[in-house]
Amino acid sequence: MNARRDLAEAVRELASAVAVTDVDDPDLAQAAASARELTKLLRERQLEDVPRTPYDEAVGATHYGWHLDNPALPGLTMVFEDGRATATIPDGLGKAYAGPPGKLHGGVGALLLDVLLSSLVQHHGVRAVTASLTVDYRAATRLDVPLRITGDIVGRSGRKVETVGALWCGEVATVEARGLFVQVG
Ligand SMILES: CCCCCCCCCCCC(=O)SCCNC(=O)CCNC(=O)[C@H](O)C(C)(C)COP(=O)(O)OP(=O)(O)OC[C@H]1O[C@@H](n2cnc3c(N)ncnc32)[C@H](O)[C@@H]1OP(=O)(O)O
Repeated sequence: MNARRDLAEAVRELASAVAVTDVDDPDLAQAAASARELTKLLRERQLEDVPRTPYDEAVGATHYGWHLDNPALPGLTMVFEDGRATATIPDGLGKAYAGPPGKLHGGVGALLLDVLLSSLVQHHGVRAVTASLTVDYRAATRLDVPLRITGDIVGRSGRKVETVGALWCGEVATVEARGLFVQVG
């Protein structure tokens, strides 16, 4: 794992610990001061944008991992095979991503599906943005259990690409989505 990716994972671990910590105020204050020190260090040199996979490299790529470098996104690795996309989150998502107690926030499920489906469209060589994402929550998604996300392209017409996807908890599709992407540029 490279240094940037390792740092992103460490920050996710930190966020997950912060979300449910119950240490005393002096320890919270010390942690906040330490976090601000780190922020100061990292701001010494900043990029114009997140370092994403260049568009030309993403087209036809079998793996797609730049999201792992951004700690604001859940860490998921995408694999493209036979035109479809699959992503896994082997340890699942923890309490920092909770909506209802003990269950995944619905917006996070929608985020995961939008990330996967937009990347799938890019993998197929179409520069596109999400025009519409329709999400159906079929069952609550548990925390801290392995998750899988799948996506397929089901139609193309002019600039429009239609996709479907699902978030899987075991054999149960807990969230289903239809995404319409419109080609730009
Ligand atoms: C170089 C960069 C690379 C970028 C590549 C990398 C991108 C990564 C993207 C990650 C995913 C995101 O987060 S994307 C960010 C979130 N999305 C956005 O910010 C998009 C904001 N919306 C827009 O910019 C615009 O509304 C567009 C581009 C979606 C459409 O505008 P437009 O270009 O003027 O096209 P328009 O004529 O309106 O629509 C074209 C066709 O799509 C249909 N259509 C449009 N919107 C909808 C809709 N919501 N629901 C149903 N159908 C729709 C129209 O009816 C029409 O069908 P017909 O008459 O032809 O049949």
